[in-house]
Amino acid sequence: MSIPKAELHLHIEGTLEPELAFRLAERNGVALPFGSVDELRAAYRFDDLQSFLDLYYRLMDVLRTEQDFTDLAEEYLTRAAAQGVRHAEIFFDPQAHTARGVPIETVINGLGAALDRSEAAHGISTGLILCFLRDLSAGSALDTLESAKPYLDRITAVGLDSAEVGNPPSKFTAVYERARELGLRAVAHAGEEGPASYVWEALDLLKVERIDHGLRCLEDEELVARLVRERIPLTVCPFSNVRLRCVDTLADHPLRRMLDAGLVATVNSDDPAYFGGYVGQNLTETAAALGLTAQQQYTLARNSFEASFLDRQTRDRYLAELDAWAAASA
Ligand SMILES: Nc1ncnc2[nH]cnc12
Ligand SMILES: [Zn+2]
Repeated sequence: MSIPKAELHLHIEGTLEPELAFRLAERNGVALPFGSVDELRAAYRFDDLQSFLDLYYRLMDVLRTEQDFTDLAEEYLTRAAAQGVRHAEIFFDPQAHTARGVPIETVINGLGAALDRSEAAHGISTGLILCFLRDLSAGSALDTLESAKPYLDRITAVGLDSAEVGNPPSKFTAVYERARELGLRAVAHAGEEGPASYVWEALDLLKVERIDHGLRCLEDEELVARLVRERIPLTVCPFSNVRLRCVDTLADHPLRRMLDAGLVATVNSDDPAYFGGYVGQNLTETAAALGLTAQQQYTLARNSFEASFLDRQTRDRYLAELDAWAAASA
């Protein structure tokens, strides 16, 4: 059995497997610019974040109805459960859907139907993180946040994703302030392709509690010292970093250096349908490539629960389960 873990950096739209994309395209009468599943899979070669985002947004067009979003989440939860995920905090990109005429209620109700059954059906507790597309305006983000108000009981936090360079966190300071007023927690992608200064901005201006990716923090000693001192978690995504060419190979990934520096790193899958595997595969293949010890793998799993937005009691229950797993496999 795989090590129990939480997944904290997972875009639900990035779990759209080619087979499901074709099924939904057919169900909804949407034409795809690919002749077959194999042809689509062959297009999963990326030069950088933008080349991935172009396909990611294009393929989302097959998601039209509540049932489509339910099916998408259900498939993810099934795969995640098989890889030891016990808790998932799931990103979604409402603007990528509302821009196509799919209302936010369709997205949230559809995902919600799967998440409501998740504990009973998959043994996975869940949270939803509403992400703003940083290449759109702050006004659009604010409108999106206001439109989500009827669903706040379903939403744990806000996040910031999409094309990073040229779209610094400072652009969204007022949006995050409003999200805090609404009682939401906060995370943001920073330091994936963008500079270390974006990580500083995410901390100081957006007041985020976790940094998504954060790779480029390593270029700034003072920033690393702060992240260590304040125990700010980083949701690291090794397969993603290699596929989007932020890192040359898994063996070159800085995850071990991050752990050695005392950073609270976690391992996650980002967009697993596009990047070659789900979180369990990210963990085992990265551990093998970097020669991570059993203790380091335990630390990564422990960090994932500690970095989550779970209430203390539930978190402690998962940590006890992790310790029982570690004792049984020692
Ligand atoms: N890795 C990533 N970075 C930024 N935006 C994203 N949206 C989906 N995956 C993303
Ligand atoms: Zn991401």
